[in-house]
Amino acid sequence: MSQPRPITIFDTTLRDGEQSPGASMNLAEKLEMAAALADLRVDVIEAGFPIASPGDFESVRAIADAVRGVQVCGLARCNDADIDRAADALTEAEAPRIHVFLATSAIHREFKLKMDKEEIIQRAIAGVQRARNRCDNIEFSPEDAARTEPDFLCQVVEAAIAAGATTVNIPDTVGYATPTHMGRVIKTLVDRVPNIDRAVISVHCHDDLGMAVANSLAGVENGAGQIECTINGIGERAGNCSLEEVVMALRTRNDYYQATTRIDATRLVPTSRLLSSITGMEVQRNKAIVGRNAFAHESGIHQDGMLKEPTTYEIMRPEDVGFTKTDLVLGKHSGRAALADRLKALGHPVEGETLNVVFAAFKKLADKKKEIYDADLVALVEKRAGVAAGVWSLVSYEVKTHTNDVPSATVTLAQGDRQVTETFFGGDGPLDALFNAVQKITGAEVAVRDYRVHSVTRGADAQGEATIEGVAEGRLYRGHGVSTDTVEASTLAFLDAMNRALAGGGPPADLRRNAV
Ligand SMILES: CC(=O)SCCNC(=O)CCNC(=O)[C@H](O)C(C)(C)COP(=O)(O)OP(=O)(O)OC[C@H]1O[C@@H](n2cnc3c(N)ncnc32)[C@H](O)[C@@H]1OP(=O)(O)O
Ligand SMILES: CC(C)C(=O)C(=O)O
Repeated sequence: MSQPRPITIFDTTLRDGEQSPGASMNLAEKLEMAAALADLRVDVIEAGFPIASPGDFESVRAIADAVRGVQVCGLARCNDADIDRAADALTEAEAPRIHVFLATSAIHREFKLKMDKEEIIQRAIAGVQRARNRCDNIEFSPEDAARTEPDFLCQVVEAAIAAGATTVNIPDTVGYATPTHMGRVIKTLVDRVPNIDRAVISVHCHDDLGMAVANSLAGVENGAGQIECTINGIGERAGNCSLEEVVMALRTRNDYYQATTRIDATRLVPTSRLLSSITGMEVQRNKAIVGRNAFAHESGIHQDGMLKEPTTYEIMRPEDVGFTKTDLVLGKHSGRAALADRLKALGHPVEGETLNVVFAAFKKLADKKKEIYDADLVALVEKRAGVAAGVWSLVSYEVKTHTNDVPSATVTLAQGDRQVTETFFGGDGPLDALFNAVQKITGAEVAVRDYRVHSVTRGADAQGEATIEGVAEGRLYRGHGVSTDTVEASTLAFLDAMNRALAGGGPPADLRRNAV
C-alpha cells in the first residue's frame, strides 16, 4: 500500500473565522487561540488581515513574535500598501507566509473590481512579485474561483505560479460549489496548468449550502494538498470548512483518501471549547466531532450494542478527539442494559426483579424529565431501598399564594404503602408553607440554614437544582433535588434533608464541611 499523502492544514479561525459576526477577538484572546492552534499542530495559522486595522496588525505581529513551530500568515489584497503591511507584521515570524488575493470571477471583475481579464492577470502577477520580494512563502488566491470561467482560472493560476506563488488556493468564496463541481475545478487545474507541480494546490470552501467539508474532501481527492478551515467551522456567513470534521474525515476514511495530517486530534474538543468560551458562540449539540451529542447515545438498542461492542455504533473513539468517554445518556428511549450498567458504575448494582422495578420507575421519570442525572438514578434506587427503611417520598403538592393573603400548601407524602396529606396555612412564602406542610407530616423539624437554586441545564426546559442545608437537633443535614420546576426541586431538596435528619447521625451543625 502506498504511503498516505500529507495534507497541509491551514487554519484561518483568526482571519476568516473572525469575519463571523460576533466572533471578534482581542489581542490576548487571539494569542491564546494561536497557542492552542500550535498545540493542535496545524501547519499554518492565518493570523489576520494586517491592513484592516491597527489592532489586526498588532495581533498578527504578536502571534508572529510568539508562536513557534508553525507558519504564520497575513492576508493582503493585491495592492502595495496591503502587501507591505502584511510583510511588516510578519518580520519576526519563524516561518512567515503572505497570502495575496484577487477576485477572478466575471461578477467580481465587472461589479466589484471593475477590471478586465488582462488587468486581473497583471495585478495578480504584480502582487505576487511584490510579496515574493519580502518573503519566500507566498500564497495566491483567485477569489471566487469556483465561479470563474475554467480557462481564465487556469491562466491566472499559471501566471501566479510563474510570478512566484508557492501555494495556489482555490476558494469557493460564496459556498456555491458541490463536491462534483469542486473536484472538477481542481482536476482541471491539475490537468491543464503546465507549471502546477511547482505549487501546492489548496482549497478554501464556504458552507452556504452545507457542503464545505465535502467540497474540501473532493478537492483532496482530485489533487489538493492543503485545506483551509476553521475551528467549529466559524467564518463569513454560514462559515468555513470545519477543521475538526475534515481532519477526522481524512483520518477515519484513510482507507479511501489515503491522506494524513499532523493534527493532534485529542486537542480538537479542548480547542473547540476554548474558541466557544472566547467568542461566546457555542456549537450546536449535534455538531459532528465536537458537539455534546457527538458521542452520546440515548436509545436502548444503541446503548445495548455499545455496551457489547462500541464499534457497533461508533466510527471514532471519543477519546481520540479529546472527549473523556462515550456518553450513554439515560432518557426515555433507554433500556435495561444501559440503566443497569450506569447503576453499577454508581455503586448500586441491581438485577432481576429489582432492576425491573427500578426500570419501571425510571421510565416514568424519563417521561417527565428530558435528562436523567446520576443523582436521579441513585435517588430511584435509594427510594426503593428506603421504602422499607421508612423514607418519605413526594407524591404531590399544591401551593397557593396571593398578593394580600397568606400562602398555603398541601403536600402528600408516601412512606411505603402509606400516604399522608397535610395542609399548612401561613409562612414566609410558598416554599416556607411547603416545608411546613412536610414537617407536619413527618413530625420532625428541620430549620433551613442555607438554600440555593441553580440551573443545571440551559433553555426553556432548564433543570433547576436546589440544595438545602438544614439543622435538626444541633446536627447538619444537606439535601438536594432536581426538577424542571424549581418549586418541586426545592421541596425535594427539603424532603431529602428531612429524610437524612430522620435517620440521624449528622455532624455537629458548626462543622459545615462535614455535612452528610
Ligand atoms: C473573501 C474574503 O474573505 S476577503 C477578506 C474580507 N475581509 C475583510 O474585508 C475584513 C477587513 N476589511 C477591512 O477592514 C476593510 O474592508 C479594508 C480596510 C480592507 C478596506 O477598507 P476601505 O479602504 O474602506 O475599502 P472598502 O472595504 O469599502 O472596499 C474595498 C475596496 O478594496 C477593493 N478590493 C477588494 N478586493 C481587492 C483585492 N483583492 N485587491 C485589490 N483591491 C481589492 C475593492 O474593489 C474596493 O475598492 P474601491 O474602494 O476602489 O471600490
Ligand atoms: C481571501 C479568500 C481566500 C477568502 O477568504 C475567500 O475567498 O473566501
